[in-house]
Amino acid sequence: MIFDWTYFFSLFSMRSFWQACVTVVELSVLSWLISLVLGFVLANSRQSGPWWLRALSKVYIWLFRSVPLLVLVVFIYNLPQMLPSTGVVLGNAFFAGLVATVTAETAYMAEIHRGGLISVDKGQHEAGRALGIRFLGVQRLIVIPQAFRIALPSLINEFITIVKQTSLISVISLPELLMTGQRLYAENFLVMETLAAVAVYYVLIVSGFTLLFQLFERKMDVQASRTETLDEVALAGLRQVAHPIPARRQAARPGEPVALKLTNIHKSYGRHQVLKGVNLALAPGEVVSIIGPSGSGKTTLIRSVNGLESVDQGEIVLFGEDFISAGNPRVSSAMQKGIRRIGMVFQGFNLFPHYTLLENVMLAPRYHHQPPDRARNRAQALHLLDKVGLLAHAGKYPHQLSGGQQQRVAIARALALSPDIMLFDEPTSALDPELVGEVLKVIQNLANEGMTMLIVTHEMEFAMAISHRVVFMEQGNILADATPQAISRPSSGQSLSRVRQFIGLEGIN
Ligand SMILES: Nc1ncnc2c1ncn2[C@@H]1O[C@H](COP(=O)(O)OP(=O)(O)OP(=O)(O)O)[C@@H](O)[C@H]1O
Repeated sequence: MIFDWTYFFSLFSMRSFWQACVTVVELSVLSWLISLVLGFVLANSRQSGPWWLRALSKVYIWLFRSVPLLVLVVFIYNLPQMLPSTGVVLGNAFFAGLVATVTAETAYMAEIHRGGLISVDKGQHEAGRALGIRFLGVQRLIVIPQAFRIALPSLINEFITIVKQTSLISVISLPELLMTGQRLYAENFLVMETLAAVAVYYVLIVSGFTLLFQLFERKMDVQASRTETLDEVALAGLRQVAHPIPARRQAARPGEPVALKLTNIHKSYGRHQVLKGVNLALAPGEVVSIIGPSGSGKTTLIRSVNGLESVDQGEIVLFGEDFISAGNPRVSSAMQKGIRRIGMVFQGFNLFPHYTLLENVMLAPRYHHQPPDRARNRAQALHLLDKVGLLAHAGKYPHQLSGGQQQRVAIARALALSPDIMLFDEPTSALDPELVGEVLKVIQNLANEGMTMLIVTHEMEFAMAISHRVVFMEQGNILADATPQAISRPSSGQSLSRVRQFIGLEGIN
């Protein structure tokens, strides 16, 4: 059999084939975009909806991933026989094909999106919540952009699958590429040449879109960012724009000397009682460090102070105002207001990897409209970055920094809402020893400025040097709460003797 090259090449100047190409592209792009959005809604319903919505979403995904597309296409095209009113739309082969493809693809896309959503680290959600950003804000500004970036290669792959699947719509006589070819070779019997041309058209469409998507992916890839450190001239320019945040409001109410008061805090994980009635109070401007053996409940305690952990019993009062109370709604308005007065720094930094350092610092003020204008927000963020010694890196992304630098940005980010209290949860534990000092220096500067701070730390020397009081926790209880001077005194009592042993100031008998 001879391959008729002349006929083969003539097929690339045939109008009906180019029209079929347009049909394939239209159908694919529309199907992809619609199922991208619907799939996302479905993934969210499956992840965080009420139980009945989660169950429905699961059934949808299970059902439409099981039914072959060809069956679905024929079924939907014939639906007007049962439901005549649907004939207005489904009587048209293009729309019937679109509905069938979207119905099936939504199920696949939902699972791809779900994969992206669950890949976003829990710390990202927590960092958003600690900045007082509500659920939808966290999703919109923090989770979805990252989940989309993670899911993008699979979503693009799905587009290619859709392009090829459009050939199945030929079964309901849509004049797409395969149908156009079939009609031709039914007349001239040049099957191989015609199908080869059909294949080339598909390859052209897929290649064109692959190129487009590659450019898009490159644009989205912050990991490829090569932003340079700014030189002195650029820094001087930025310093002229930078502006300090106005002095903090009067923290304590008149006659209310306590900045933070924890009363009888209990917390259990299942049957494991982690906090067993903790009482603790901080005066404005006071620096209190929490130390103690691993598993004693330090992190749980500090996380419950800004609502990242719920408490089973007890209450927390902030500057004389009700803040957290066991049994209250998980995010009450009093709690939401209080969270904005507290800055939190995490052990694992939890910077937002898809934003530059400047954007990381600007995010919470932008969300809360505090300050209301962008220029002022930027000026204040620049000032904060300068304060932690990172102005020269303002345009970089977190992955371009060392751990110590990332933690300093996290401190600047926590300061952006001008908090009255700062919480530090083991801020140096994830750092190499040579990077610890630079972070401790920033915390020391904050202490010198009179910031009220509660610090969970394993840096004993630092805790003793910086703190007004050191709290020692063991097995969910506060065993000692004393000044560093009292702890250092060798003649201190039995509980302080235990602290001295823990710190290494006293030998263990
Ligand atoms: N989400 C959780 N689910 C179940 N148990 C938990 C959870 N978080 C903490 N725990 C348990 O609570 C106890 C106290 O943990 P926590 O992290 O508060 O201790 P820690 O004193 O901060 O310890 P470390 O110094 O090692 O960080 C531990 O036994 C831990 O296993």
